[in-house]
Amino acid sequence: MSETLVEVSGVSKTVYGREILAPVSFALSTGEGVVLTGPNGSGKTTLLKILAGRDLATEGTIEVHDSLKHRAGIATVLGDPPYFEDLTVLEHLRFVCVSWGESPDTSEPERILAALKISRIQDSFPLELSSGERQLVSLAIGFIRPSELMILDEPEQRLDIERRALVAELLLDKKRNGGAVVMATHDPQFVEALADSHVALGITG
Ligand SMILES: Nc1ncnc2c1ncn2[C@@H]1O[C@H](COP(=O)(O)OP(=O)(O)OP(=O)(O)O)[C@@H](O)[C@H]1O
Repeated sequence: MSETLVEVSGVSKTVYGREILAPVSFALSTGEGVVLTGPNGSGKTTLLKILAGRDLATEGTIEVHDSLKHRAGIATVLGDPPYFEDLTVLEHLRFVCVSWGESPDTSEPERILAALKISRIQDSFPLELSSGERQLVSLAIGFIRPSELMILDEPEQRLDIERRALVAELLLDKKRNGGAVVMATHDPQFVEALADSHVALGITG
């Protein structure tokens, strides 16, 4: 049975008198995807940061299920994560796995790299990768840790068509396994594939 994870009610943000996020409301349950769309500057990233606890709303409330109250339940892919200069892609993924309690011998890093078809870069350093490859590594880092809710900002950025389909498939898997997804995107295929609810933001100010 699905449970409500997040309830967003009338959340908005105003900075220096300018409304950068118009009031928005939606609810999200386990196994569901909410997809945010809207023109550049309509507040998608702002809303995702508020949901992730990285920014504050000016008005409105967000109720979250107890399982999300300690942040451990929430994985975010909001731009590049910080990278260690001297750790390879595989070492980053192992580091994240072990930090979340996996055995150091886990084969999860290899599995996620294969799922995204980037096994060949496992021994490269993230800061030396192409921008699309680095986007795939930041997605891999988001997918590899346990989470009940994934928050993603334009996961399609800089990805080729084949990789977009692989990412969509991993997100669908996440939902099939009871996880929830909130994502901003400009890609209609992601909306089609993943949205149980579609929230279209607009510019008012
Ligand atoms: N800290 C801030 N201070 C002032 N203005 C901000 C701040 N953060 C964001 N903005 C402004 O808020 C508006 C919404 O930004 P946001 O990044 O949320 O849009 P977006 O919908 O994600 O856009 P895009 O599709 O281009 O990624 C923009 O006009 C931006 O300049």
